[in-house]
Amino acid sequence: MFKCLLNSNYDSWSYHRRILQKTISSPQFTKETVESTQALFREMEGLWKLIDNIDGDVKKIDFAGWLSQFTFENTLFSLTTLRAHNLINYYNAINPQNKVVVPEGTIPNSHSFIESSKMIFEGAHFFLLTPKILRNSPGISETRDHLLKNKAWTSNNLLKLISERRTQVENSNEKIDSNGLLTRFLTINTDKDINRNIADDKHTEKISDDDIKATIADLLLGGTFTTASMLSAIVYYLGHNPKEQKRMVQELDDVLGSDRDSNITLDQVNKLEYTDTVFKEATRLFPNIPVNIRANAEPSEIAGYRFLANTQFMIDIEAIHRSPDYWNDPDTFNPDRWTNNPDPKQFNNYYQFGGGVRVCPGKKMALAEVKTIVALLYRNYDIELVDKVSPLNYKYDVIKIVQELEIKIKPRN
Ligand code: HEM
Repeated sequence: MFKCLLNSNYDSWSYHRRILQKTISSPQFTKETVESTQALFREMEGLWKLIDNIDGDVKKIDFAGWLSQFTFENTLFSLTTLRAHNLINYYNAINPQNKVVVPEGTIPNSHSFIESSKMIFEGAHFFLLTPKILRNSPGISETRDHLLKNKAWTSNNLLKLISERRTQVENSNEKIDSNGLLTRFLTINTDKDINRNIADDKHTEKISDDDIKATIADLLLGGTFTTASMLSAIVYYLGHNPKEQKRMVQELDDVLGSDRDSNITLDQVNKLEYTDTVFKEATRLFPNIPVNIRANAEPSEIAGYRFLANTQFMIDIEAIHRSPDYWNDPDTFNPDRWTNNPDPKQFNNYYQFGGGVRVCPGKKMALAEVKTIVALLYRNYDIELVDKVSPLNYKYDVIKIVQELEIKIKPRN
């Protein structure tokens, strides 16, 4: 979309990918994600407490709406150490009578960032599926221009943010010591390099603002709505499967202990085995990137058909996840299928995070974030779906973004 990681230039991709491997895929980053997620979750709970819509402690919230603000804020903070305070902006938008003051230091236009990011997926869908000749035709060219203008807006705002941080870094006389990815990128191959062998020997230049922007944009887009929609899918399937929900809550109590205010550690998160199978099962049924694309470097023969080199293949992940060839009773939500005598075929046929060299670099971060949120949510609240009949409400533009999921939350006794 911004052509840095999500591109087909091997040299540029592998260079940036290597850097990500040593940063966002590292154990340190995963540990920090558990910590930042908890801090932000407590901020979100503080805002939930202010909502007064049902009865005392019982609140009705649009989980999908809150969580896309949350994952945007959390990803932005992990990448840049900047705060968008999107949760407060969101609260203020839905509670105009009882607004909360937005703290100073918030990045400008932060509330528009998330809407604009969502529209970038619409743009990707549009440019992927609309032939050029149609894009230029009257009636459709307005949509094209609107989408391009939106992308330019995000691009310019990110560039501004990067150039401001670059000036700070270059003018600073103090030792720079930040794990934020943006600062790391800015110091690569400079005399202030804080990265210790993170770049390779081939690339000796500083990374340009444009390249940093492309990577940050890919990560921000890759990390926000995917993670939020995964969380909505988990809450939706648990809401429809109370027995499994009860079993998961029991595991949370066993692993996390009885103190509902205690901090959760990465170690504890890693011990949540049943919870992990719940995630796998919810995302098997609702893979929010339902189609992946690959091309063959050489001519190939597949299933008796011959294909020229550079043919694009669309992999229908959703069909694979629900195929009776690989899964028993594929449409049933059954977390136990992952642990009770699992059919070995199923492990090669689960693609929530893709696979091979291009497997999602944010997988560990996403799982740490999702597990921490689910643990805090179900440890501390009774959760109920408001509408137990309708299917999950999503929009599909390259990825499936859950639009709304109303739930009732009540602090647990
Ligand atoms: C539940 C959350 C997530 C899901 C379901 C998801 C899923 C995926 C999938 C299916 C791919 C394609 C992999 C392939 O082609 O084999 C991908 C790639 C990618 N993801 Fe994620 N992802 C998630 C979270 C994240 C997060 C948190 C980040 C970063 C902060 C991220 C950044 C990326 C990037 C940059 C790529 C492109 C990698 C490349 O082409 O080398 N994702 N993701």
